[in-house]
Amino acid sequence: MSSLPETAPEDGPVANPVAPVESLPQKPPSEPEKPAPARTPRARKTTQRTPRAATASKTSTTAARSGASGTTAAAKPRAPRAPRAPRGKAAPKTQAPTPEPIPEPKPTALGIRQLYKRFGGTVALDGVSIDVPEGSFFGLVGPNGAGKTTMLSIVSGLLRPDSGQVVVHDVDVWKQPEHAKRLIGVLPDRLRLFDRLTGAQLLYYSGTLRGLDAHTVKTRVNDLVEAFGLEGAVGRLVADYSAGMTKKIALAAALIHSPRVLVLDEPFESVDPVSAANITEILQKYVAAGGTVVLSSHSMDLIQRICDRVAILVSGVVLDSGTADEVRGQKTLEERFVELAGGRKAAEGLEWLHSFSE
Ligand SMILES: Nc1ncnc2c1ncn2[C@@H]1O[C@H](COP(=O)(O)OP(=O)(O)OP(=O)(O)O)[C@@H](O)[C@H]1O
Repeated sequence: MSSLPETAPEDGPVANPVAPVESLPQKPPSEPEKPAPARTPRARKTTQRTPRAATASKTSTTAARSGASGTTAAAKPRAPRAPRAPRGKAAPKTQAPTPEPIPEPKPTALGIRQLYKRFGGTVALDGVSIDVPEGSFFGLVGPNGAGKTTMLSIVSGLLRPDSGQVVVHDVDVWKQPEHAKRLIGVLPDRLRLFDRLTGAQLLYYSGTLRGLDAHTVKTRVNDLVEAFGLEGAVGRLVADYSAGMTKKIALAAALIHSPRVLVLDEPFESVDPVSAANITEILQKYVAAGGTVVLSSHSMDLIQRICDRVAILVSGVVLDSGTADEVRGQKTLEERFVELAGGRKAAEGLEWLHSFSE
């Protein structure tokens, strides 16, 4: 049994290595100014002329120092000098702070542009646009009926939109469906599995359907069965699996061709906590290796814990999206969700429920 890796602590503010500059003591204006001590005049520079502005400033500085030639400089008494620091060990040189390297923007793994979908009189998606960068762990949340399954079904090529575009790593899902489907692994919400197959047969079928050779499929089936803890179940018909086991075999089938993007509709629904932790770890490693996960869930805690980007979908419209921290601000994701989803309703009008029938 493996457990979730601990979340890395957030970076604290970077300490400024530059020491504060102390202000120099100012001479009171009433104090008479002392003439500057005589200094040996510097040798006149005979090198080529610098442009005018630079020459002017250099000349006045040189003249002021030497007290020679320049009339203005010669007429004016020297400005008082700041007292020198006592000689001795030189103060350690402070280094200018190294600017933080600006990370290159990651390419878009999944681009959803202006998706519209209606079912009869019901508008399920009303112009949804989302960009998911490569290597993201992206969480889609929304109340029941918000359009999450509709959106994920369109993204994975299972449902045709009325209008709009879905691009997976520059491949249009609806113009190049075969190519797009090689790039995507899908866990649909309403599982449509060939449940008259055993778990092992289902995985083998999924792998060969995706073009893997028999040897690769067999190796991967063994790995997935072990990773999902399905050793005792792979010989049985999928139709006889529990809800959680069905979820796990379907997720394993979605992974078998090592897709670049995983689209998972409620992957943790019905899954026990230990299996959920195992699945989370598998997905986190997949993302760390450069894969992209897009999942929907009603568990705000889980989304807040594992997703680095989030979108809140309400009534077919994206009300907020961005990094998880941007979306939730100072609140928890659940508080932000409740705020955007219209708040909670007081449990009124069900008094009859407390009367209990005989
Ligand atoms: N095949 C369909 N025929 C008719 N209406 C549909 C169909 N599929 C979805 N809808 C409607 O579209 C809207 C969005 O449904 P969808 O299943 O996408 O919501 P959801 O956010 O996934 O909800 P949940 O969280 O309850 O799973 C709902 O009003 C739903 O009734």
